[in-house]
Amino acid sequence: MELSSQQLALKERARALSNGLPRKRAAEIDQSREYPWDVVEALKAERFMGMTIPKEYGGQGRSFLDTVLVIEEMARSCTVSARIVVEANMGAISTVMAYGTDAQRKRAADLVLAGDKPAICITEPDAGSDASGMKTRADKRGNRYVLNGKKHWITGAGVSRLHLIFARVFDERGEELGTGGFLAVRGEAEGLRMSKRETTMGLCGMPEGELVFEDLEITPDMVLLPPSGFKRGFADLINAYNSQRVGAGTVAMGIAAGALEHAVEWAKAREQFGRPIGEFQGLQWMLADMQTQLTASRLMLYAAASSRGPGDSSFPDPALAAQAKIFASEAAIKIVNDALQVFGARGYSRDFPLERMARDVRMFTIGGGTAQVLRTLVASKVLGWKLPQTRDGYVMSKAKVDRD
Ligand SMILES: CC(C)(COP(=O)(O)OP(=O)(O)OC[C@H]1O[C@@H](n2cnc3c(N)ncnc32)[C@H](O)[C@@H]1OP(=O)(O)O)[C@@H](O)C(=O)NCCC(=O)NCCSC(=O)CCS(=O)O
Ligand SMILES: Cc1cc2nc3c(=O)[nH]c(=O)nc-3n(C[C@H](O)[C@H](O)[C@H](O)COP(=O)(O)OP(=O)(O)OC[C@H]3O[C@@H](n4cnc5c(N)ncnc54)[C@H](O)[C@@H]3O)c2cc1C
Repeated sequence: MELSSQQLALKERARALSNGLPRKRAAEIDQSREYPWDVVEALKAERFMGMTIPKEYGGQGRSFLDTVLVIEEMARSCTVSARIVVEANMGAISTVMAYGTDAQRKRAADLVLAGDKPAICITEPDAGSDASGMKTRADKRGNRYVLNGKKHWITGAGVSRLHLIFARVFDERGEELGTGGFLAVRGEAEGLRMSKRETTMGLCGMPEGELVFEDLEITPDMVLLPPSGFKRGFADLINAYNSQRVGAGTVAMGIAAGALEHAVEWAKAREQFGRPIGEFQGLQWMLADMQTQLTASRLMLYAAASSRGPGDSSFPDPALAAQAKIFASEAAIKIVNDALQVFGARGYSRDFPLERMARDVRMFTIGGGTAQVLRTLVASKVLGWKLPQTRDGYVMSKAKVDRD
């Protein structure tokens, strides 16, 4: 895919930043497990926070493809920095820009442009892949909603200010209306509490946490009404989430691009048997496979970022987003692992970046919809069938037989 001269310039600017502070700080961020506020300032200064926000709200009205170009460059050096760019341009903020009222857009834009990376709160302890089985409820009381429930593995818990919370909606008689999005700002909303920081394998400077909602009151101005109403609210909200799936796939691809660069450099510099190890065909073919997988991932992600779903969707096509994320996340795990192999024992050392990259890249077949669940979405499209996963399987059927 041809990039315009403006896009090439944007990529160049992102690369220059990525090679500076994020590259210098990546290992420290990993070791300290502290959110990198200095990197946020640098991203803000380059206007990479809130790029997709329309101009009338102070943003640049940039496309998801533009965002992907910046994410890839950041991820080459520092995965946490790249994930900040994802969430400051896709996910929750793009949902508010598409579905929010004028006042909600202004509020969200002001927060992100000031350096906030919003949090998207979908997953619960008993509702991961089965996200529509969530239990968090929003009960209508007069003109307000009262939220009670728990989410976990929320990226940015404790540092994000703006939260987009998915919850089941009930009217005053306790009748279920569907699913809604509810906005809450940490520091202003009483009843929003972080109860635990998750212990994580990688991406250590980005807190993942458990959030508890205890009678969290949402005023009418903070209710994000999905365009088709609460009844089809889940479908609208998860449709908006397709943007972040492309973003997550791009972080994985960017890590792989960075790892391959390190591997190529090392293959030329390291000598064994009196010559650079890059002269051995065993490694040459590995490098060729790594590059091939990387190119395919990049093309799929660019295509998904440029696509639009059915109807007047302003979000990437669900099946293209899913395919790109499946392919890029699985390829990236392999590419990074092979890059680590090229480094020999040094690849396994904490003094070199490959070990950190191998831990960081692992999440992307899990977060944002697992590679298995996304395959079901793709299969549904291929077959032209709905493929409901909530049905009596072997375990439940057997329990029924045993009971009867
Ligand atoms: C969607 C699922 C939760 C499965 O749900 P169900 O089996 O209960 O329902 P479905 O019938 O499949 O879907 C309901 C409804 O939504 C529409 N839908 C589903 N997926 C999409 C999509 N991607 N884009 C657009 N529309 C979608 C579907 O067509 C149905 O509509 P109709 O009723 O037919 O009109 C499950 O498949 C799923 O996606 N699970 C993963 C949950 C997930 O991705 N969580 C992410 C949490 S945030 C995160 O992890 C951040 C990490 S990051 O890296 O930043
Ligand atoms: C680093 C990280 C960041 C995250 N950030 C966020 C965030 O910001 N906000 C948020 O809401 N969530 C977030 N998540 C949660 C993430 O979305 C969930 O972990 C993911 O959706 C899977 O849910 P689960 O972990 O409960 O796994 P489960 O759903 O319990 O799945 C366990 C295993 O079963 C498989 N499986 C489940 N159902 C099926 C099926 N129908 N067919 C085939 N296989 C199936 C899965 O693929 C997986 O291998 C994050 C997760 C991680 C790791």
